[in-house]
Amino acid sequence: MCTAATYKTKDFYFGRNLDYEFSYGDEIVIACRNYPFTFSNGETIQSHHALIGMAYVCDGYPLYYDAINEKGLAIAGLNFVGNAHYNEYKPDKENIAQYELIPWILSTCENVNQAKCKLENLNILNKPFNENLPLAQLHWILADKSECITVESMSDGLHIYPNPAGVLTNNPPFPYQMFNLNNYRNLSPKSPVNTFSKELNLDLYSRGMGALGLPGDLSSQSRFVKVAFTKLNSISGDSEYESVSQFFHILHSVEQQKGCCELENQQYEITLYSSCCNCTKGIYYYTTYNNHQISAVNMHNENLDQNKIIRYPQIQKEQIHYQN
Ligand SMILES: C[C@H](CCC(=O)NCCS(=O)(=O)O)[C@H]1CC[C@H]2[C@@H]3[C@H](O)C[C@@H]4C[C@H](O)CC[C@]4(C)[C@H]3C[C@H](O)[C@]12C
Repeated sequence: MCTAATYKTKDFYFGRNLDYEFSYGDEIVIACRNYPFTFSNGETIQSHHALIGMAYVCDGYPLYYDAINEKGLAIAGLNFVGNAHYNEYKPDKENIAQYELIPWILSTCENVNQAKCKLENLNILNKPFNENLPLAQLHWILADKSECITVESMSDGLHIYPNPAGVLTNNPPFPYQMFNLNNYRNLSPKSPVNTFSKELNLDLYSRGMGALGLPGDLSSQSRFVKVAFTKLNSISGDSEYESVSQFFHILHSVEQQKGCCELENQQYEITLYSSCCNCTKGIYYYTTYNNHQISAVNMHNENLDQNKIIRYPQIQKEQIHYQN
């Protein structure tokens, strides 16, 4: 399971929880402006916007999971197993492999509006990166400071939905996730009044009763509701510390603890990392399952006018600040 969200204070923030049972060896990777990207449609982009994101670098190529570019556009891919459908080559379309989608959009688009134009003619190919890697079945959330969309390639075609909640998890398809929010329209951060019956003097015996009924389990539909409620009611000051801190609180409200989501062979899905990108400033903040201290890579602290990728291994060990 995975969860992604957008957030706005003075700057625009975007990030995700990556929930899975193992890591491919995820690293924070900057693709500098002159790192050449070649695509399945035959295009090579020699010079482009710089990118920063989490990726598995395979044969020197950054396979991005989520990333932002220097213009403030952000994308994350989340599992969409059983619903994602990719296609054979279509001569009248822009044929792009699933693993190329993030660089294909971020290298040239400045905002969601430009991305939507580019997506109009897209055909996502059912082409794996190599024979050792599975074809990831994903859907995507794309966002800038003023707009957010969800992209789902299914057997009935490519869908591009406005995403007014600014969140995404996994199955079911996005329209069902949004419809399901109707069932929770009575939830509130405020204390509820007694509308049950005038004849009973029901007590407000606890704080937080306005959100009674908010799901707390780890299923993707429940996480969608929980993270949407948390994000949309979150309050934060404008400073960088307050914004980043609040953003991680939002994501950590739906994190997965080892032992609570059992898979086969005694494996457990956990939140391998949580990310928070300041899309305005090009900074990638993250925490990992075993390291709660926030680490950060600022793309603008590098010379971006190079033709290479720059890699930062995740800092995985818990950093404890002993006070005595
Ligand atoms: C597993 C990740 C998604 C996490 C997620 O949504 N979990 C939910 C599980 S479930 O629905 O609830 O079962 C996805 C997100 C991005 C994916 C990676 C990226 O797409 C890049 C390449 C793509 C290759 O096809 C496969 C390896 C890979 C390196 C992918 C491995 C894996 O599928 C990743 C890491």
